[in-house]
Amino acid sequence: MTAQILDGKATAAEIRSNLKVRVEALRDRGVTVGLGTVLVGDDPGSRSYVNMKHRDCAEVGIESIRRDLPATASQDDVERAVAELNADPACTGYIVQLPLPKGLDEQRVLERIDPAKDADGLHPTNLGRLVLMRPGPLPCTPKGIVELLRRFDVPIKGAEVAVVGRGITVGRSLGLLLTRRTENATVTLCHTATRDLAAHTRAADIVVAAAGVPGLITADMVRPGAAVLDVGVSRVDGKLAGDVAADVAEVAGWVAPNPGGVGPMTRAMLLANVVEAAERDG
Ligand SMILES: Nc1nc2c(c(=O)[nH]1)N[C@@H](CN(C=O)c1ccc(C(=O)N[C@@H](CCC(=O)O)C(=O)O)cc1)CN2
Repeated sequence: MTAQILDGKATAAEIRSNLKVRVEALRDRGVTVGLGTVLVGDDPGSRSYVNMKHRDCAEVGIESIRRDLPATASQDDVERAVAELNADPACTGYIVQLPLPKGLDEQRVLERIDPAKDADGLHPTNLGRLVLMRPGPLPCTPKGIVELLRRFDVPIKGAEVAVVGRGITVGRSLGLLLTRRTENATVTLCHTATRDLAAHTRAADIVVAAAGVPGLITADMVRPGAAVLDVGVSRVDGKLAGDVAADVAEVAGWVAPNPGGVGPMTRAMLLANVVEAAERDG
């Protein structure tokens, strides 16, 4: 068996072309959509993700607002940039690129974001809405994963899902999203203290690997026909490496590769969150 590829790159391109039409319609109504980013430091990965987010904005007709701060920026400097974007009427929504450099209190920064401008859905108010199954902006990677599964007709309702990794941007939020009544999956959230990871992944219809451990999920850990989504990002000898070993594609029914799977969907969902905010408030 060779897995069907969950092509996030092509799917994200389709989503962007649809968003472009919605941005034009907003402009016709006199509403300009603007996405802000706060980038702190010189991590090449973070810089490249932020650059890609602004390139996507240009393609879709969303205005870009950048606040790039040096690695020496203090907590006050970062919170000041956040306060400026909260107050900027040209900014419909914005994100603080994570992780922040060591020494900065990430949670305190996220709490300073105006929840109405929180394009990442990571403010405690918006995470609370997710917990309560109330409407609100959703974290971009989990939202992108669900969208990708839906568009490729991977059954979600009633599915057993093993999510590997409990970080807030992916694993924990995805567990909350997939267990809403609109998705109705059963989720096992696996983490570094999980006793028998393979037992959980083998029992799953969908495996989402977001641990950041290169090659963690091997073919023998996957039930034949399951969907496997690689969200892990590590660097091995300067090259990007995912959490899923190459031979998984011989066993799985669907594979979201890395790169080319969930990453582009994360970016597309960020644009979608900003456009939805403009449509709601504009
Ligand atoms: N504020 C946030 N910070 C981070 C998030 C997030 O959702 N919000 N997620 C990740 C990084 N991330 C978004 O910022 C992200 C990851 C991957 C991609 C992407 O398009 N990847 C491409 C490959 C790119 C490459 O070649 O380097 C792919 O997978 O094909 C975009 C965004 C952590 N931080």
